Amino acid sequence: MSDPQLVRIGTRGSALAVWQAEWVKSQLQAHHPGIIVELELIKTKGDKILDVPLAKVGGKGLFVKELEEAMLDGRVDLAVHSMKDVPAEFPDGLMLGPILKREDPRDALLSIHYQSLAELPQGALIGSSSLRRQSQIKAKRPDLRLDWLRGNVGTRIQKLVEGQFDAIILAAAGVKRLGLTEHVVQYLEPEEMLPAVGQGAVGIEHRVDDARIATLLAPLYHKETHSCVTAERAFLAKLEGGCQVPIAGYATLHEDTLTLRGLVAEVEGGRVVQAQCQGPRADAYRMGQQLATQLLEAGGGAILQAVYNQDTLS
Ligand SMILES: NCc1[nH]cc(CCC(=O)O)c1CC(=O)O
Repeated sequence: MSDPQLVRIGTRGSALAVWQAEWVKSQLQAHHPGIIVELELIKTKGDKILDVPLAKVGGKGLFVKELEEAMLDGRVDLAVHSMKDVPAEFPDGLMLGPILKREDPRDALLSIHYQSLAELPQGALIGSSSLRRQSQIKAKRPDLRLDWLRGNVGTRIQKLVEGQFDAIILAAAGVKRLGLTEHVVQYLEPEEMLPAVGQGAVGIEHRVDDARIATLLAPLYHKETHSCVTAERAFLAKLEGGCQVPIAGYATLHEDTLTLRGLVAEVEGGRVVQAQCQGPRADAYRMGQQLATQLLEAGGGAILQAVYNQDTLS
């Protein structure tokens, strides 16, 4: 029926999504000379709704649903995602395959006139697309003003260049992959701005019953990234948060010891609850769940409840 040499990748059409899909394509071809890999561009709801803050659009997986339908229909064989945008659960028939080597997980500050967060004057206007970034900034610098910044990476940088913001915050990974680091003035260390769960990592989703694809993908798997992102995602799943709630989670690995840091932030009040744990890498999943329980009990639960209540009102 289908050509055993052909692999069809479903991807969103944004420059970053296409870069990531091309990256997967080139790795597949390097590991399996002779196969043919095609990219199929698919528009998602998240790509269509560009004028509303994402937190208000709601719904987990805004960027993945149409890609998942294409896989289930057999139009494409796999989808390449930013792990940050991938919900905890997969629909029946689909699964998470390999997670590839992580790019820089940090957030980056971009500005034309200022060199760092500390240098920004009182009242400066910061553009950001996530509650996670906004709340961490507010906790540190309550004097700064924040506004929503949507669109793909290039559009967001354009808004900075046009003078709509004094500074913007973007994931370092996207900016680096696209070679758009010109206006980056500071990479925010995790101590200062804890990254989103999965930030900087690319993962591949495919059909559960597709052994051919699973075999082709196997060499792309990056063990260290996989362990770290597993812990982060277990943490997020237990908190039942999508990427649009003020939750951050970031794991690192030294030898076989995994360190997981997590944070839940208040959107307005500037309160931040954070915790960390350390353990053997084999316990990644359990550590994520434990850290979530710990944070919920330490006040994170009340913060999240307030965020969800507000969501249903607006
Ligand atoms: N939610 C959008 C999104 N999804 C992944 C990235 C960047 C790349 C990554 O984090 O892996 C971005 C843009 C951004 O946050 O600046």
